[in-house]
Amino acid sequence: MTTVSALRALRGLLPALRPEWRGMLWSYLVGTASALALAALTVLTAWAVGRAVVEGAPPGPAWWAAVIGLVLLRTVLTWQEMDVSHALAYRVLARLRMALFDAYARSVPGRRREHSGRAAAVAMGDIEKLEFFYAHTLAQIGASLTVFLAALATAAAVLPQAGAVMLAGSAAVGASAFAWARTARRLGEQEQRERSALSARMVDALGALREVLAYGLAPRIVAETDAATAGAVATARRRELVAQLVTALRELIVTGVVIGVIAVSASAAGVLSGSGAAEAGGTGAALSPALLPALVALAVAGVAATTEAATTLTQLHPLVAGADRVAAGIGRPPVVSEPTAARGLPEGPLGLRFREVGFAYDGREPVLASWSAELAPGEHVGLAGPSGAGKSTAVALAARLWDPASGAVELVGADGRAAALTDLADADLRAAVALVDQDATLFHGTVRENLLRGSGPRPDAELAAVLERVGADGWIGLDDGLGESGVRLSGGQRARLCLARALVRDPRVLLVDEVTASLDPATERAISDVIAGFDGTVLIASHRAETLSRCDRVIGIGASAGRDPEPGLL
Ligand SMILES: Nc1ncnc2c1ncn2[C@@H]1O[C@H](COP(=O)(O)OP(=O)(O)OP(=O)(O)O)[C@@H](O)[C@H]1O
Repeated sequence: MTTVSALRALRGLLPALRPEWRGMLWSYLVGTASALALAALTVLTAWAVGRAVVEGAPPGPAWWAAVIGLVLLRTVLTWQEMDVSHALAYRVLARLRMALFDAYARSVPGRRREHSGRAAAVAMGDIEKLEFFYAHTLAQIGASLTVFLAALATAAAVLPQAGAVMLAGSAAVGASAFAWARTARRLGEQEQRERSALSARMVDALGALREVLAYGLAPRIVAETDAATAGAVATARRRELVAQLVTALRELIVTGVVIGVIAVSASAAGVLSGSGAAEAGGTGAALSPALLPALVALAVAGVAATTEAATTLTQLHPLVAGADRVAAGIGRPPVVSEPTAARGLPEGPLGLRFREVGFAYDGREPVLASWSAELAPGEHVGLAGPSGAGKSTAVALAARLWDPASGAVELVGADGRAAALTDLADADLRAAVALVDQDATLFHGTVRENLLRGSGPRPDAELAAVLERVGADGWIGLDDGLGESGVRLSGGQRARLCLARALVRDPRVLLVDEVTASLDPATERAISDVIAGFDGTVLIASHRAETLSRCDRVIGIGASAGRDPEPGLL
């Protein structure tokens, strides 16, 4: 059953939202109280009308007090409901985003840089729709079902036949949630696919804007986008049509329930047989005619609540694909996991040791087989080897982006005490070891925001000193914006800022991967100077002779492992 699978897919995300259960419960309670207040108002009004018409008795002060009280209560509850559900919506959105981001970052695609802006755009779109479900509809379905049960119990107590009609009508309304479910789901998935393709097309076009302009591709891209938009709109209209059909079917059922309740209550009150209330009272009729409008109002309130719940359930179908995608994203297994009982790190300078390390990217030939190397605390060591030898892999292992399949990577204190990276708390490891990657990315935002990423608050004077240390103070200031991924900067400028970002953290071990690879000799020299001046342990992977010549020692990896690097290699 597709509704069941829809609920299963959406239930799969609940663990990520567990911290929000109080908010969800509160939202359900406020929503239920508000819906019950409205149902009570409707029934009380209908009861007063029935009594006035049939018995000629106007409502008394208690009725007025109850009605005014309910109106005030309903006003406050409606406002509260909006407030609670909006606050919940923001938190749910943030939690799902965080869970997905975290899972991406910790899983294999994140380590391989395989996740694209496209996948992220689809996932974020999915999450926004799902947030609506958890924050605005889950509690509402619960509230509707509670109102239905309360109305059913009251109606059945007053007149069991009316309760039976309500129950049958609600069952039919509930069943309507399954009508055309498969079609709705298929159309929902198709619409999502078309919209994703559309946004991917836009992202691609904007990403390759220089090529688009240089090759005069703009008119073609606009025409293709137009056609794709028209396709997505047509699918959305078909999906909407199915939803409208189901709604019409439900309204038909509600009308049937109203007619049924009127029929059974009129018959019970003796109205159909022509005996009035006054006579009815004395002839043993099951129901006073004065109660008839109240009973019909009760039935309508109950069935309307089920209708609302069923409508919401119908709206779930197009969400299933998104829920499945997000659940699959959040459920990705992490590449490295934190130890249950973390070890502390030795104080002071730290060395780095690769102890018989073996590593292979999944299902591939081993990159490292029983490879050992050791950097003494404070030593600056170059890592050389031919392209593909595993230099970046070794650096990534030292940053614990991956774990070795065999052997260990350890941080070693000056007293010789060693701690394997796998035994350390992530925060301790990140505080001690900083990585400047081959194609390190700067974030959108100011220089200050970039420098402070990953470190606690630092005074501006300290940040300015680091900028000066990397030779960036002459051309950029802390308040300057970097643009998306630092696109406004040259390779050398970006390398300096990435290095500055690592230095601000005051690490004890600095890992540098090919950061000078594409720089001119003068900039390479300047960057190498900064690294040479770093007071701590350095492991720097590079092909460049100038960069390696500044190290205390150069070790080989791959074909050159165990030997001094050949001059030609450098
Ligand atoms: N994420 C990955 N998934 C699968 N294979 C990978 C991945 N990263 C690297 N490899 C493979 O592992 C081997 C070692 O790559 P690595 O990048 O560590 O070499 P390298 O010595 O740094 O090379 P270069 O000097 O060209 O940067 C190569 O064969 C490469 O194709």
